[in-house]
Amino acid sequence: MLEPRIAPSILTADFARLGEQIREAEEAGVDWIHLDVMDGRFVPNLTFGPLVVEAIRGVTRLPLDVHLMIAEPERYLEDFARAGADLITFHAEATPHAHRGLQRIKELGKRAGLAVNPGTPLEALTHLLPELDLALVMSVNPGFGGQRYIPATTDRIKRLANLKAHLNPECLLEVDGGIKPENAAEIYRAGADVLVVGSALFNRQPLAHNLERLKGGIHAASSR
Ligand SMILES: O=C(CO)[C@H](O)[C@H](O)COP(=O)(O)O
Repeated sequence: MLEPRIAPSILTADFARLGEQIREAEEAGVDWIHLDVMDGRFVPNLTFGPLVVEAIRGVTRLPLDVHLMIAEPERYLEDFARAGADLITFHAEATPHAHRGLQRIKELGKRAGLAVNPGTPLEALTHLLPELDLALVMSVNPGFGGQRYIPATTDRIKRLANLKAHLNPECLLEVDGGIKPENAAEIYRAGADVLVVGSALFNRQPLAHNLERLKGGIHAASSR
């Protein structure tokens, strides 16, 4: 049976022992590490920049999935590429030059992603599907971990999965926000290829136990 890739978001990790937490995730068998970069302008929160991405690059071989929640993302693409990102995703709402940004990421030798917020029509990215390695559908309003999944997202995932099957089947559909063992199967069956999971993986329980629960939730439902 096909399985979604699991990309833990470090937003709710213990930053005082970040390297240890990332190694724990790698040993538990996650697929990617998802890095939430926030600038206090595009979203009402601040996290970290290329220096921290570079430090994380030094502790894991897993693909680094860098999610830029920043204004004017095109100014920083080179910095994140140099820091060791494998995939770089920015928001369609954050720039009038999305196509140029995607081309630049590819020139830098990285996989290119475009994200949309819950309130943004999918059309903000569907015309660019042929250019994308990854399409990210936010299932919470970006800025904070630990929020509730917005139910209308499931229909958006289905519509986007259908479109990408025709326009660019290689493009991965990633969903980010509020994913738990209880709703992971619904989101996967709607068409998600990559699940970004923060607080359901990085919490007080051991990550391996949380990952097992998440996968249990997916397997309990019938395959897609
Ligand atoms: O991008 C994000 C918020 O902007 C986080 O990646 C996302 O919210 C994951 O955390 P959780 O699983 O706790 O919702």
